[in-house]
Amino acid sequence: MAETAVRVRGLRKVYGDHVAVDGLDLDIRRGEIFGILGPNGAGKSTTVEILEGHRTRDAGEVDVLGEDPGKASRRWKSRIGIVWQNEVVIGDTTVAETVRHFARYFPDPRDPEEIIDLVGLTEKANARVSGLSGGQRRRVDVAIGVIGRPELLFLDEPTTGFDPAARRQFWDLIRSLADGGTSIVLTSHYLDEVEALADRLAVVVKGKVVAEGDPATLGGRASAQAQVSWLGADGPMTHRTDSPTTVVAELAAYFKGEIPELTVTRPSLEDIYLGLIKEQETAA
Ligand SMILES: Nc1ncnc2c1ncn2[C@@H]1O[C@H](COP(=O)(O)OP(=O)(O)OP(=O)(O)O)[C@@H](O)[C@H]1O
Repeated sequence: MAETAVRVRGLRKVYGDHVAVDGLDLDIRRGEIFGILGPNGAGKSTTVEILEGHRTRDAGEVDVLGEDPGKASRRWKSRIGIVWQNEVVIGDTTVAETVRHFARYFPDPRDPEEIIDLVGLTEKANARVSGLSGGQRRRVDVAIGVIGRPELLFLDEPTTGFDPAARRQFWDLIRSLADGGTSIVLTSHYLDEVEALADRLAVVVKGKVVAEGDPATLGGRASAQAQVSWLGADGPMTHRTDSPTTVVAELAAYFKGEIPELTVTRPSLEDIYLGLIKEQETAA
């Protein structure tokens, strides 16, 4: 089996005179969770829809699970799972009926009851979808996305409307799918979600990848200066340093023990991300 789930080179998509995707390259490995971040209008959905085979491209090479999504076979489509940004589930059927219905589209579906349990809807299995809360409906979408045992799953803003506990539960579900070998492409505006889930991520700005890497080291994050803060005699103090351990040791000696209100932080993924976006805007 090839190591690569998705390979994109020089992807381009133009709407009228607006270049939405402008020479984008992407490599997503099998079995990894790959995050795509970017501001509104950056071209993320357009790119993902091209990868899913739902949108044509104007130029570039695209290989998804060994096929060109623009010419993909029915068999290929059954190997892909999609959780859409806007929920697709409507109508007056129950959760169980809905999931069973979608299972019929696939050659080797998972057990609908097992999937309903996996997304935490067992108690609602016989409830009508129309009567579910927003977060519960989203879980039905996820159930539909994974019922066909996809090798590659696209998740577009999957936890919008979830309460914090449901989000954590959903993250566990995504991790368990990835552990089982499913490759996952996650588009989200929640940086904590991408940080918690993604093995690697790409930041897309104006139709191009401007940074790529793992969440812990993206944009020099791991080697960025740490910020040591504490409460000094004259009020809150902050010191930026390459050697926080030394600073903390010196402070501990000075205070002869506990350092009041001590924190040591590195830039968050959000700090790095916002810095990248600003850099691109300034460069424009
Ligand atoms: N069908 C369309 N016709 C014309 N322009 C479009 C169409 N779809 C998207 N666009 C434009 O292409 C650009 C990229 O849109 P896209 O939806 O891919 O961005 P996005 O990064 O997914 O944004 P968001 O985070 O808001 O979902 C935007 O400027 C958008 O207005």
